[in-house]
Amino acid sequence: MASLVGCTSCTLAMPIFSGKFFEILIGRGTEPLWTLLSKIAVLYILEPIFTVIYVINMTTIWEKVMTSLRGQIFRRMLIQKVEFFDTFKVGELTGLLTSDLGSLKDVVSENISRDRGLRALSEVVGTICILFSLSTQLAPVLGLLMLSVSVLVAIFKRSTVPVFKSHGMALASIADCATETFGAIRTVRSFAGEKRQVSMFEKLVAAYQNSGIKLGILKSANESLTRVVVYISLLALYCLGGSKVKSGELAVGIMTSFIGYTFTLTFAVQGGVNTLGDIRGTLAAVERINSALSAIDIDESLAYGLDKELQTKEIQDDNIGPVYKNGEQHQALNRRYMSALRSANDWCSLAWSGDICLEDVHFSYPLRSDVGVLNGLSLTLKCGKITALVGPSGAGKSTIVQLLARFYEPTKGRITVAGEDVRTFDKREWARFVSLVNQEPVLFSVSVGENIAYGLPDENVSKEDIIKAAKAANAHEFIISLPQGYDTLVGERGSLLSGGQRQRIAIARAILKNAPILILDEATSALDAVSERLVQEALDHLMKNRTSLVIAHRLSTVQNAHQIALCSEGKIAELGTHSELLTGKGQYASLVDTQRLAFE
Ligand SMILES: Nc1ncnc2c1ncn2[C@@H]1O[C@H](COP(=O)(O)OP(=O)(O)OP(=O)(O)O)[C@@H](O)[C@H]1O
Repeated sequence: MASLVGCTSCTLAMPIFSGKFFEILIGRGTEPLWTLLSKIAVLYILEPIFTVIYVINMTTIWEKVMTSLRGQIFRRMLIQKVEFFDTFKVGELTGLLTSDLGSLKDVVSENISRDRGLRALSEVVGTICILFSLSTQLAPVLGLLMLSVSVLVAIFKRSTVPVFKSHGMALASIADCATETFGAIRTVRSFAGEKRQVSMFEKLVAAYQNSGIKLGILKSANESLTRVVVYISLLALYCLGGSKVKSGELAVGIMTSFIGYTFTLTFAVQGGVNTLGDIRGTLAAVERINSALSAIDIDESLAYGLDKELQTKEIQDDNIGPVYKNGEQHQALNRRYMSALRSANDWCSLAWSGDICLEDVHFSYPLRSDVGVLNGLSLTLKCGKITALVGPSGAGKSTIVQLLARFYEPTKGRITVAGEDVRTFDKREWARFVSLVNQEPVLFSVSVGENIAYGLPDENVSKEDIIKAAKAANAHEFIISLPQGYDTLVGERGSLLSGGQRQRIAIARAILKNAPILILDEATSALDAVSERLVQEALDHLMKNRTSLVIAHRLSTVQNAHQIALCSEGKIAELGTHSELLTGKGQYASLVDTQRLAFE
């Protein structure tokens, strides 16, 4: 603040000295030339010094605020309910965290940290005061100038917000298209979809270009109009001031200072107008971030678990202003949730010893709430045993997995562990006790070893434990044959490995996690015979003594399960062992027949 006052007052003092200097030069001044020269020299030294101090301080503060804000928004996105991620595209969310927050950072660092906006504002106020004290006759001319500029700013403000908004959206769409194209490059290649992607990208880039041009036109029109107003006011000033000097009503020095201040005011107003334009753009970005974050509710149990783990202090709403307007609500939810929770230790012993029961579960996806996917489904997963879930496509098998993993909660009915409703447990704790291995396991673009270590929340997993898990998953042999062994990078989503290798790493990760509940969703269906055998061996090892739910389309892979549940139209239609269900001659038996025929 001191440095802002310092550099503004130095700038404001400059025209006074220049005016006096001018008076001395033409022989009407009273101050000796050398004192005036030394004062001006001091000002020229002080001003840059103050500016440097100010910019360094403000930049540091703002960088810290931005780091915290970015982290808070990322965390806030992470704790949204799953449907949030069904609603928004990945590119859109990435755009919010990168380009939108980037524009917020730029505008503030340009206008506040680098002192353009704040200084313009303080100079406008300071200059106007000085102008009125110098000459009450000439100041009204400048009043006219200010009025015109204010009207222009108001018009500009209204006309640019939608353009700024669509410009930001267009940029987010470009990011989205690129993420989607490169993320699914194999699919694009396999459908020879390059041309389609290129034309889609070009359309988006053209839309971005159009909105950019529109924005540029609006900005430049505004700047030119402001200049016209400024020049007209200056002309009026020269005419009026000149006549007053001529008639002896005004000293030349005062007139010179007045002109000097008018220029200062002109630049300050121009800077202020630009700042306002930038701020409009930023507000559009903030609006986009806000509308994304307020679109879906946060997942309160997850939020509570994450907060507890990160040991963060309660979220300070003041820190992040309009972007995080639901902070208070979040805290209230957290408190409410906390009071209903059980301790993690209780839960751990229950999960290892009790059955998991789905009791009269009804469910509709939030984005399609009118379609009932599960309609009063009841099923018991016996502790330490394998339950296979089979049934026609669309019957609701994967939905059951999503409910067991607590990505969603049942709309009616409940899921219990040893009789306890799972909703009374912190979701982060629950996640530790459920291992999920599906058809396309996602690996992160780090090393093989780090991917396996992801199974444990602890950041310092020992190399021995990783190797032990890899051996149990039949993965050790192929890992050590990789160029850098466990340190080999797997590429984005594991693209540098084969499907079977990815699957075995995912199994090693699950083995390391050692969760009491295991869910395998079509875990071997995408593999060839050799990989399948290796993966199946690893899975058999993993399933031992765990409460396991196996979803499979190929019924031959689940006939040894302790029980088989046939899911149809959102309910369990048949339940029993393979031979019991065959004897029953129901839907399961006909499914088996159909598959047998297909192989004959
Ligand atoms: N995120 C979602 N939002 C809305 N509806 C969904 C969502 N995911 C699945 N559905 C719908 O829920 C129904 C059940 O889907 P689910 O994936 O559970 O079936 P499934 O038995 O696993 O099928 P498959 O064997 O083909 O994988 C389907 O009609 C599907 O369209």
